Amino acid sequence: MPAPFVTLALNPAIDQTIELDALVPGAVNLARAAVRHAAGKGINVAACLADWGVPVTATGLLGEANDAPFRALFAARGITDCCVRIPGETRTNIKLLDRAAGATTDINLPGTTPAPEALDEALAALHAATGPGTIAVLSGSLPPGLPAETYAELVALLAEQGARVVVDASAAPLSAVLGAPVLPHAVKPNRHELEGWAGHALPDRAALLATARSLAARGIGLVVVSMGSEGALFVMAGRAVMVRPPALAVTSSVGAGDAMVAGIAAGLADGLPLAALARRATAFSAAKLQRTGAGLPGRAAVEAIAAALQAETLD
Ligand SMILES: Nc1ncnc2c1ncn2[C@@H]1O[C@H](COP(=O)(O)OP(=O)(O)OP(=O)(O)O)[C@@H](O)[C@H]1O
Ligand SMILES: O=P(O)(O)OC[C@@]1(O)O[C@H](CO)[C@@H](O)[C@@H]1O
Repeated sequence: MPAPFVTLALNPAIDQTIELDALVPGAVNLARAAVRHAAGKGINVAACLADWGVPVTATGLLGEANDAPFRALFAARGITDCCVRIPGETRTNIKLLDRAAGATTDINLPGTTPAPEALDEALAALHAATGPGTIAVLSGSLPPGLPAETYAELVALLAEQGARVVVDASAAPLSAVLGAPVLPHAVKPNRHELEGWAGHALPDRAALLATARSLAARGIGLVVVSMGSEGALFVMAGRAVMVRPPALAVTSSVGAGDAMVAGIAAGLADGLPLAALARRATAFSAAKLQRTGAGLPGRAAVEAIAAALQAETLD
């Protein structure tokens, strides 16, 4: 039975967030606190969609030795768990939260190369959960050993099944997706990922917008360029808007982009016009900023944030 929303996490992570008064490289840093969360981009997107109140199926790969936090997350949020277990542990990524600087330093491990049979099983689960009308989200890095074309090939297969595919990738997998004959329905690079693809700096909004428009002109239905605290540009059907985030206290910016991807998926499913979709996606990310770990406060709180946002038309 196809799912309305399906996420793929081929390289998920347990995020260990370590809170410091101030990070001093090369010194002994005393931590204030540490928390661990089931995470990784695909898992974070699934958690946000579940908190929004839509049925979501999580697919991908999880190390069987430390899958307890993932099982707990899936059970707590009502996420359908179709992830394949592989021998060993899911990687742990370290997030150093520097309170003085208000910044996070990420130390991401490479992850585990899956056996070909496990990867086949995970992709079979993805295809089984997909059908006409499914929104399929492919996000995050690929584990070592997987070809850069993995997402590009999946986009074509999932589109053939009638899904609308949303991709949040970087570096070679993003370039492969953007250069493939079958393009995704939506992409959400951040400005650095877009610069990496373009091969040169995109120093201002005009340059980012021109590049986003060039991607949309190739046939990508929705191109979103996220710019951290500056907000995001949204380009769809020849039109463009920008939404700046609201002034809210930031607890952790880790996963803000994943929340935005979840908001994009939810907006596409509801057929929202550009400005409303952009406000919803930004509200998802703003709501996420107020908590550590994946997820949202709930639909009413997110809708209240969205209602207060402005979408600036850039046409
Ligand atoms: N410090 C911040 N203050 C306000 N809003 C923010 C901040 N960081 C992110 N956001 C919001 O979240 C959106 C996505 O953030 P960002 O561009 O950092 O995505 P990302 O690089 O994909 O993030 P990640 O990989 O950590 O999930 C932004 O467009 C903005 O609306
Ligand atoms: O290795 P990737 O997939 O690029 O990034 C992994 C990661 O940094 O992304 C999420 C935030 O977006 C975190 O939960 C996770 O640790």
